[in-house]
Amino acid sequence: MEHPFEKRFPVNAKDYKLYEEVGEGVSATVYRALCIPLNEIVAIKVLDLEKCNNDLDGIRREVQTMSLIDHPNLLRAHCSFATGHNLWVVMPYMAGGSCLHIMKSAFPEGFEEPVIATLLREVLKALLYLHAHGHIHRDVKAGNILVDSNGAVKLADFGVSACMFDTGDRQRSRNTFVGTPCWMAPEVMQQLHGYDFKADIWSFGITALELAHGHAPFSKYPPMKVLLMTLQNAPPGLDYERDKRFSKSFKELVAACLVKDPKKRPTSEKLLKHHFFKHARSYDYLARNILDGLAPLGERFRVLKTKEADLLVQNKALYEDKEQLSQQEYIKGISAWNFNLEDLKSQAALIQDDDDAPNAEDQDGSRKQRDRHDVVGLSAERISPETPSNSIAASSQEDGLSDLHDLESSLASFPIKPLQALKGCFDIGEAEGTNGPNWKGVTQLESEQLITKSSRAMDQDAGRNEGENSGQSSSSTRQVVPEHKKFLSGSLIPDSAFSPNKFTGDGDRDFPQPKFPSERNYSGPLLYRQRRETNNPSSEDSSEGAVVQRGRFKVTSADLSPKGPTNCTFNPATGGSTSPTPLNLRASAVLPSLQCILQQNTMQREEIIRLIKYLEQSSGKLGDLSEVGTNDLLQIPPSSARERELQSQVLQLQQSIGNLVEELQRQKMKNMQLEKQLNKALASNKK
Ligand SMILES: Nc1ncnc2c1ncn2[C@@H]1O[C@H](COP(=O)(O)OP(=O)(O)OP(=O)(O)O)[C@@H](O)[C@H]1O
Repeated sequence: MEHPFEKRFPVNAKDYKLYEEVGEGVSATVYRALCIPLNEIVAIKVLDLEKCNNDLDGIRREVQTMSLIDHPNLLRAHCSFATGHNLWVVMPYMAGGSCLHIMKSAFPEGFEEPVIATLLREVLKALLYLHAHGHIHRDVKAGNILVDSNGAVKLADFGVSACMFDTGDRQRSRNTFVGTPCWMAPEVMQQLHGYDFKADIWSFGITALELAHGHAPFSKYPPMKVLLMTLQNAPPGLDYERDKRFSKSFKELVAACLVKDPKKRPTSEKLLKHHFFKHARSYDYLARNILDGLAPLGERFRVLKTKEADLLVQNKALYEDKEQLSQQEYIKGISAWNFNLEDLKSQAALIQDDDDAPNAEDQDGSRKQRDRHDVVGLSAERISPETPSNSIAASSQEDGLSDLHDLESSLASFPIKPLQALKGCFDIGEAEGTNGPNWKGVTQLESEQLITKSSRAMDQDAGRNEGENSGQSSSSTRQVVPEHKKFLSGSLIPDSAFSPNKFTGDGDRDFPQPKFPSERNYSGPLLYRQRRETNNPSSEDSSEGAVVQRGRFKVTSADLSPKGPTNCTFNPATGGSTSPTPLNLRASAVLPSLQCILQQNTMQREEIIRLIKYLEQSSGKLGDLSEVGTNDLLQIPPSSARERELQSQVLQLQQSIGNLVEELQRQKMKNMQLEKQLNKALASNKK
């Protein structure tokens, strides 16, 4: 085991000689380098602090965690220091590079099972250590599994790791939606009850699939769609035809990790005892099987970069869109999504017109929906075994959405309008000068058309073929385009860029091809819609008496508690209202849409916070507002100066409690390390 204080790495840039680039992430570039005084090859991760000004907290956390950990399967920083506007993190050089890079270079279809077992066992040991010490890694993926030239495996990148001893609230507010959607556990996406170390077990399961296939499930889709698919579909797994080559124990391991209910997922300790790991071999085996014959890391990285640049040029020619898309980012090996709302909206525009054939995971998911009952969103009893799975999934989803429509008309007094909010999922306001959408004025027909359109956005399981799409239902959808276009986040991509060719096959790396041309870019400022809604209370508002705007949701003044309004007769048991209108609705049909609303709301909230921060920065001062925490600006404005003062005190107290908890954790780790050192010293004294 390495010892933290064996060598003293200098903390001065002039003591290092940077060689070639060996990796690139969202926030950093990684170089091979020489530590001159120690004559040792190291890796240096260079972070541009100016570019990361939003996430200094995250960087601080990463460096802190990296320097405190002490486990052979975790990449520990030798030291770190600031130089100019960069932060340099000096770490052991892992000459094999990441598993993602190895797969991209030599194993595009994934690794063999003994290799996977060996890699995963080492990752699991790292997770066991982290979890036992109160850390959630939160970014477990092949790109963060590094291999040394001798086959040693280390889990890297603590950029998003969090301390489990933080209170749930701090974790949520500070780190909303960090991580990568493909690997992200459903509970992390939902953000309903927080999450714990079991989120890593989900990511671990997804990583297992990534190592088995060469890419993560749903990796061809943009983030918004990945979110929806993860929440709505049955968990991905290894029970598809192409996975015949894998053992039953591997399939069981993956299935155990990819259970939607985190409580039902095993701990890392339990997983480590899984019989699948009987297939694991030695480091040496890894080195021989996955590293032999590979070019040096720098060279591989350069080749990959050139390929990616070519691909980017090709895609640019196709799409002419700099914002595009998750897949390009994935190809570039960059995958830490920041869930920028505008990105998501432009991607949602693409999803709407996505007619792609179902891929393996989709079909798989549909099939499993019959088998499993833990599917979030679609109830298993809806699905008849006789019907082909694709159409089942499609009709289920559409039923769900029309049920949603029923729900809205039935819940006249329900303050959160699911249908309206769902429309809002694809609404980003409009450019200056255009007539704004008026929800009051949306006719029944338009609503249905919108829903039809939205359902297409969400029917990733449907995989309806070209013929079906060109039929009746498709033409009705087409009619809708000019009507509802103004509510949509129109694609930024020019019409001419869309290939009429339908993309086919299992090529998960293909982009969904939008089918309908988009005439203009409707990406408008989010604020516009927010302002409009606030200034022009809709008819529902007046019918509900005093209504307070809370973010996008309206809450009656009768009860402003987070639990919900008391004058709303929403019945959670039936998922509907106890209003006189009978409600034909299963909660499971509405759940996906409500989850979508919830996500959108959260993301919009994030966007508003960002905008407020930006405004605060650009104006330099915001008088009274600056006293109040940014988060609070989204709540009901405090009625008095005293109230504001108290709120600000509460925030300060929360902040210092958080800092104390962090400090305590740091001290705990230090104590443990000192204890270890002491024990070692005692042991060597005895000898
Ligand atoms: N110690 C190392 N030795 C060799 N290669 C490394 C090392 N650290 C990182 N890399 C390579 O650099 C890539 C990017 O590094 P890293 O993941 O730390 O950056 P990042 O900005 O945090 O990335 P992301 O957030 O996208 O995961 C890795 O995927 C890996 O291929």
